[in-house]
Amino acid sequence: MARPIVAIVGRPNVGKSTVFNRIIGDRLAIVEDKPGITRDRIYGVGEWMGTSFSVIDTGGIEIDGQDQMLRSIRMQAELAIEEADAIVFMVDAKAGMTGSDTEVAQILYRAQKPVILAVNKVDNLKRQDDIYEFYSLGFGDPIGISGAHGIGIGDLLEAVAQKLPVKEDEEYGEDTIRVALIGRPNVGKSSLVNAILGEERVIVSDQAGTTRDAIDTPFEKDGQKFVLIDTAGMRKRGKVYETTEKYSVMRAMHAIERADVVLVVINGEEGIIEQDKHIAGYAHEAGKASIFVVNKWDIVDKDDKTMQQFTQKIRDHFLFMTYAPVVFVSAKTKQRLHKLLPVVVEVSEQHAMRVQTHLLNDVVSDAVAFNPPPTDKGKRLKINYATQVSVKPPTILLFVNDPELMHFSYERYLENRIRAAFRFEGTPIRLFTRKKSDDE
Ligand SMILES: Nc1nc2c(ncn2[C@@H]2O[C@H](COP(=O)(O)OP(=O)(O)OP(=O)(O)O)[C@@H](O)[C@H]2O)c(=O)[nH]1
Ligand SMILES: Nc1nc2c(ncn2[C@@H]2O[C@H](COP(=O)(O)OP(=O)(O)OP(=O)(O)O)[C@@H](O)[C@H]2O)c(=O)[nH]1
Repeated sequence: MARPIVAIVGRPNVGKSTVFNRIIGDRLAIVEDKPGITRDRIYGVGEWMGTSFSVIDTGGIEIDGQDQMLRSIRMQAELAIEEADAIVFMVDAKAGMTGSDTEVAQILYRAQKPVILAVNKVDNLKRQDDIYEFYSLGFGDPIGISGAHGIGIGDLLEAVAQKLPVKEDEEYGEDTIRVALIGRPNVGKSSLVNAILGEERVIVSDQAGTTRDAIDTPFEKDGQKFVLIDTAGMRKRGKVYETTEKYSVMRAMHAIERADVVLVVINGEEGIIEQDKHIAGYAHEAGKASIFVVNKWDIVDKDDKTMQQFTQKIRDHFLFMTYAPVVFVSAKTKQRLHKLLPVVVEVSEQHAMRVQTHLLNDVVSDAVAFNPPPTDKGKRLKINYATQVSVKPPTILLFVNDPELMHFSYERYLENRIRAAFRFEGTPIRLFTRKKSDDE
């Protein structure tokens, strides 16, 4: 199911990053345990009473030139309107209402999306009165919060969760594989789309699917239905903010949420940079199947080891995604391109794969027998039972004596053993532990 996207918008210095960090707070700690995902986050997952959503702090998108600040704010607001499902509009109780706030409000009036007005820096009760002047912005009851002190964050999340639209069901059936191409500007995403659609035996459907303003491209090859998600977004060009990282990530988030399989496109000529990691990290966290597609392979100087070396480089950079296969292609010459769709089909099957409970339990017991969990303060983890509770991504629940005793490294070990037995190629696996109650 597609996770809704919430954007935080507001002029500089109102405390967007502070509040963003609060919202994704404890989740951050879990993710940061994993090597390879950087500290400098631009999105995170927030949760309120079982509703989870992706949050992006639009702050820091900056452009040069005259009226730089104003233009940057405008751009952030427009980006949020285009890409988010709900918008948190943040203002500053200490500074009071400013012209820039009104400016942002003007843009947000046009949004056909819920806007939640958060008044930050309400650090104490005395400040509570300062929120009233913001009623005049016309977004209903302002919510007083303090990012610095962690006050009112629950109220804010509740308001967000309440106003989030229920995501409509996708219009494609289970027999259609939904594919998103993501990657930095200029890696060749549009060229790849055209190259895939131009391949032999590919039949492009006349009727493009439409979900909101996204244009998808459905097609069939050898009897298998596919749809390339949000290919229209790639054609929107020429805007100043195209090149900023937050913009590309935010565009990608949407497509990723709707996809089954994500093609993480990398420029074979330039290699891997930090930005590639942010985008791939999002696909991983969203629980999607992924494939690294190294494009522009035609212009890479290569010998018989180049492919292996590049694969190793990908493994080193994306430590958290060792499951994702690597495919080398050229959109320009169509070299090796025919190898891509079969891999898409393969990982999509693995993403949806369900393993039988008794087989899973055999694998887990063998893993435990071979390498028993370490003891922690005299107590040892005991795994009673394992079962796969869902697919896309495969999610496995382990009933244990005490979930606190499950450590990251042991979880990794179990994951590796499960993969060795069942493969789950191209897909993340989620392992959850639950305390086995006495009557179970
Ligand atoms: N008193 C008070 N200060 C806060 C609060 N939240 C943030 N601040 C301070 O406000 C300043 C700006 O905070 P940031 O989170 O960087 O603001 P921002 O909106 O992300 O700024 P940009 O990245 O420039 O858009 C920092 O000095 C914070 O310490 C709060 O709740 N109360
Ligand atoms: N040599 C070579 N050039 C390529 C290949 N694929 C794309 N290009 C070139 O790379 C440039 C960028 O390609 P696009 O397909 O526009 O890249 P994009 O990722 O869609 O770019 P944005 O829309 O900016 O995100 C163009 O000049 C393409 O002709 C390839 O396989 N080999």
